[in-house]
Amino acid sequence: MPDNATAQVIINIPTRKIDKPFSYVIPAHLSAITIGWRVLVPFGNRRVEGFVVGLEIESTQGLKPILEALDNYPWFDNNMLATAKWLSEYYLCSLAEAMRLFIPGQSGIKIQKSYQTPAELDWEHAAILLSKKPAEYRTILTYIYEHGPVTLNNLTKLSSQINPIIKFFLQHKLIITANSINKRGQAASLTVINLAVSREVAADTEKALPKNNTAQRRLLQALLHTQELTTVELRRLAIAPNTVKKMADQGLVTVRNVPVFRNSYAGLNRQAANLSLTAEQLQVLQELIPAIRNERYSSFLLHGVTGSGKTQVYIQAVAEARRLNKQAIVLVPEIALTSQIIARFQAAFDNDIVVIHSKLSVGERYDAWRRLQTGQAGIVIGARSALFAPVNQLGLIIIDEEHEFTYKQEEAPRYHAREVALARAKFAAATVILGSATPSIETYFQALQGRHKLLSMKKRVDDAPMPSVTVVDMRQELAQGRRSVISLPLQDMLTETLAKKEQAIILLNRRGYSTFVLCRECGHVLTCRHCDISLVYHAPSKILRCHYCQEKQAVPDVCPECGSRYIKYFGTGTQKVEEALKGLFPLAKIIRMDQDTTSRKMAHAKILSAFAAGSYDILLGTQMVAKGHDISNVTAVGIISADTALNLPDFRAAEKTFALLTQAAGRAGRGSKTGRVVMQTYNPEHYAIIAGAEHNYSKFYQNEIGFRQQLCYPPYTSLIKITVQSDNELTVHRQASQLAAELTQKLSIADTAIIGPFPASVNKIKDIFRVNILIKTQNLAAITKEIYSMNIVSRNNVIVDIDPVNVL
Ligand SMILES: Nc1ncnc2c1ncn2[C@@H]1O[C@H](COP(=O)(O)OP(=O)(O)OP(=O)(O)O)[C@@H](O)[C@H]1O
Ligand SMILES: [Zn+2]
Ligand SMILES: [Zn+2]
Repeated sequence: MPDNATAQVIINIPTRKIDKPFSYVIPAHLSAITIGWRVLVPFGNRRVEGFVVGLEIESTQGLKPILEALDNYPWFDNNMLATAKWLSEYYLCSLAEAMRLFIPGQSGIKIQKSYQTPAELDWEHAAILLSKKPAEYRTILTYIYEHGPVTLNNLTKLSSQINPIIKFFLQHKLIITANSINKRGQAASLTVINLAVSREVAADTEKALPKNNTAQRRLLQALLHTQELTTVELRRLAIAPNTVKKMADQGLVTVRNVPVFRNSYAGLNRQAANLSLTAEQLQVLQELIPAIRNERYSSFLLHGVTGSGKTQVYIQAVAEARRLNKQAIVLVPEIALTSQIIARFQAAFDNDIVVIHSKLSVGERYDAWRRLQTGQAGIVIGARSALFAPVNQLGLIIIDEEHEFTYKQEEAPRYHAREVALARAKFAAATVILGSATPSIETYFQALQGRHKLLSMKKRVDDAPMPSVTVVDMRQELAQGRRSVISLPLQDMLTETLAKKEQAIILLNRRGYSTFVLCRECGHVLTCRHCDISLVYHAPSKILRCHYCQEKQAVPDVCPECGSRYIKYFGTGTQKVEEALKGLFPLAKIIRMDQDTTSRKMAHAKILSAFAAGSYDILLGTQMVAKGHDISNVTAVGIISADTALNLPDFRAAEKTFALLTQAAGRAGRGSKTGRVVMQTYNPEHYAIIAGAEHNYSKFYQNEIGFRQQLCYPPYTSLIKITVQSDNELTVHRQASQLAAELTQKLSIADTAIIGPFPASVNKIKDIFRVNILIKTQNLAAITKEIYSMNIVSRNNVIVDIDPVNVL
């Protein structure tokens, strides 16, 4: 057999086991196929989607042909392919898992169960069987014969009692099941009908029609009145598709499918965009613009205090990329909380933007990505998944609030958007801007080392002062006999704010609540005798436990430090705070934003815009009230429990606390009026609280980086978290110990430590027990290579998480 063109195809099945490409013959009619195409191939006895990653001329002996191309252009360009490959190697996932991130809905096809009549159907026999059944049976069988294969979904529309009918047909072999393959995320299209003949011919034909042919007459008359008809109008005129088909066959009309693009964000409000830039904004742009023009890889950390006008810098940078005909990806932490930034971009760029969010249907997502791919749009804005948009002219990636942990995907593949963005930008020779008022310790460290160029904006727009912060020691509040969750200084501030008709935001920092036990009298937190880390409260067993050494302890009745009875303090919910606020301020209009009130679509945006419009006086909520909003009448921010997260057994506890306090405080006084903040805490002397109250990032950084160095935590080392899972508690511990021993033996690489196994902080989820092993290393590349060769990743009960953000 002669050599022929073949394609190397990665099969889109999210397994960790098949990780090599398979060769398929490229049939003559699909000779256009090149690297990057999505195709349909036979695999075992199935037909599946695949991605072409290589081409060769080789012997085609024993090879099967590609069945179909799923598009008529390559989906992946070179930098997308290189990024997928990098991602699979860095995060130890299969290439298929990495590549499917770039496909709307993870796969371009959907296999549906459907029904058809068998080729050898005996109609006479069928007629006898059906004679005893209602007429409906015959109609439906005929329908399946004419339209098959049809899905159950389609048939449900024909009868309300479809299930027994299908069962009967199957039983008597009148129909068989078949799998039909649907291409997903096709551009939505509209059928448009035009005359194919001159108006005179059409008019003559209409007159010559037999009297009873009213449907054809209606169609011709309608077309003589207007240029074209769509499916919607046909339905209104009660003209069946069959009628149209007959007339098309006679050459009287043409039928075309025209794609329509769906845009579910079209209704959002616009805001004016033309501002003259501040001195600091100009300075920063003088660095960014040459880099963007340069069309070489470069990365920046834009460290700008809250309210310094970072969004405007992003907009100008994107505008520059667009002037150069380059495309831009803009990542935001959570789309629901960022309608303001989207509105600002839309005001500046209008239809040049597509917005990606999790509520988009696969079809809408496909349209959005097609608009980018075809160059109809130049900017994509969205949460981390927007990073995988098919922009072929990538010039700029912006990550707003780069410190946010939502940029880490907590399911396979467990990538961090910041790292992937840097990799993709390198492959595409593009510029990256990481922006934040509270950069992550890792990023700031890298910037100081020169891996990113550090740009700072130290002042708010219009020189507005940073808000003044009062730290309230809640132990003293209790000593003075006040047991309310609202301290006196907070109450006073709210009274004054409401009197001036200004607005307040109250943040209840719930992270870490109910996990540790705190004495309300002296602030003492119960810690492990051996490990100096807070004991974790396990609600079901009502027991305290150390996550590092397994020590168990009952909750004491009195504080071991001061003897107080106020020891069992597991935190407060937003509802309780709301009641307290209502008691103090019965006339104030309060709106609560938390998990309970925001489960509906766009509920966040609705609550925020109602608050921004002044319909409420106080916005109360969890973390989500602290982020990104820019509301000029907000002059007061209260933080109910500034320090709860400090007690989590997580080396990033201080970083998370500092970022939250700074971001929350940053919501106050962004307009012309000065802002004030009250922070309630049991730890007023902690450096995260002190630096947070002073808006002093570098003070916090200096403290924190020293601690990281001392304990060998990132950025001085890299972490790998290996989780072993089992539904059996004994098995999981045994397997984890075995794995830890195996790792200790194999990973004899310098500067690497293996910690654990220890039970995960939520050690049982849905009846699956989880035990963690943590690897600390200064040699990540070598260690991942070793782990890969040990075949740990392909074990079903093991999860490997590179650079985990959650180490608990
Ligand atoms: N050059 C300018 N002139 C006037 N107003 C500006 C200018 N630049 C930005 N602003 C306004 O200043 C406010 C704060 O800007 P922006 O929201 O971009 O801040 P930010 O740096 O992103 O803050 P945060 O980190 O808190 O989200 C906004 O209302 C914005 O419209
Ligand atoms: Zn311990
Ligand atoms: Zn105490």
